[in-house]
Amino acid sequence: MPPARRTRLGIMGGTFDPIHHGHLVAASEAAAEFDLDEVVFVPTGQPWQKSDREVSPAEHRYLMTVIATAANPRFSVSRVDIDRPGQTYTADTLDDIQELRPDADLFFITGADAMEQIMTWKNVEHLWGKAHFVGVSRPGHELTDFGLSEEVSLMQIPAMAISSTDCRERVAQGKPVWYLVPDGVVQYIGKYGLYLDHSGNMQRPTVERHTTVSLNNRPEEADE
Ligand SMILES: Nc1ncnc2c1ncn2[C@@H]1O[C@H](COP(=O)(O)OP(=O)(O)OP(=O)(O)O)[C@@H](O)[C@H]1O
Ligand SMILES: O=C(O)c1ccc[n+]([C@@H]2O[C@H](COP(=O)([O-])O)[C@@H](O)[C@H]2O)c1
Repeated sequence: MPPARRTRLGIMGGTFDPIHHGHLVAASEAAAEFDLDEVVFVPTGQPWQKSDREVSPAEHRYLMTVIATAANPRFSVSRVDIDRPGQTYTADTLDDIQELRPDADLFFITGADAMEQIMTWKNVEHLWGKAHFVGVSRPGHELTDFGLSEEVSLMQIPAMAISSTDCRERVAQGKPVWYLVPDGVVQYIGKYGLYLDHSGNMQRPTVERHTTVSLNNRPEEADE
């Protein structure tokens, strides 16, 4: 019998405050280009390079990510970064996911702005052996692989001029975010009154730690 093909697992890391269609298109395009079986979205716990600003509570960001990805059988959401204490480093993300999924080859998907910063990430020299990095285009940012063509692939995707910062500012100003973020995320933002005061403070019912969706809920029946 020929050896079983290893799973090709995409990882879309992000703060997702809130998740928007730029994130979803990036994951979808990378999945198609690299023949990925699944893409796991991994909301950050404490994004240390965003420590100069207020970030919404992890449970809100996690639940919005679950809502946004729920309809796609190949997308799932992992809690590894939000459940790990301390600042979030991709080296730890990749170690945790590889431990959960030893059957998988990992592809870490990142937009051009994050790619521009990657040399400042913790233990960057050890990242290359843990996953293949896929840098996707993003309006307003130059796409570079720093000459690491073995470890990093670059790809053009449809230009989505959307950012979480802009979505938060639009909500704070009373402008719509319909069609910038998935419908369920618009409704979630409204339900909990997110972004109204720019602080991410919850102004409506609080949300408790939610554990029903995890990396272990694999989309094994996807596209049968
Ligand atoms: N419109 C987009 N096109 C391509 N990649 C994107 C886009 N928006 C975000 N990304 C990528 O998705 C990942 C997570 O991004 P993040 O959650 O920080 O969103 P953001 O829109 O950049 O947020 P913020 O405006 O709050 O900094 C990063 O790798 C980022 O480069
Ligand atoms: O490992 C690091 O030092 C590091 C520094 C900045 C960002 N990252 C990761 O890059 C992804 C996008 O981050 P962000 O801050 O743009 O939402 C997310 O998975 C982060 O954990 C990782």
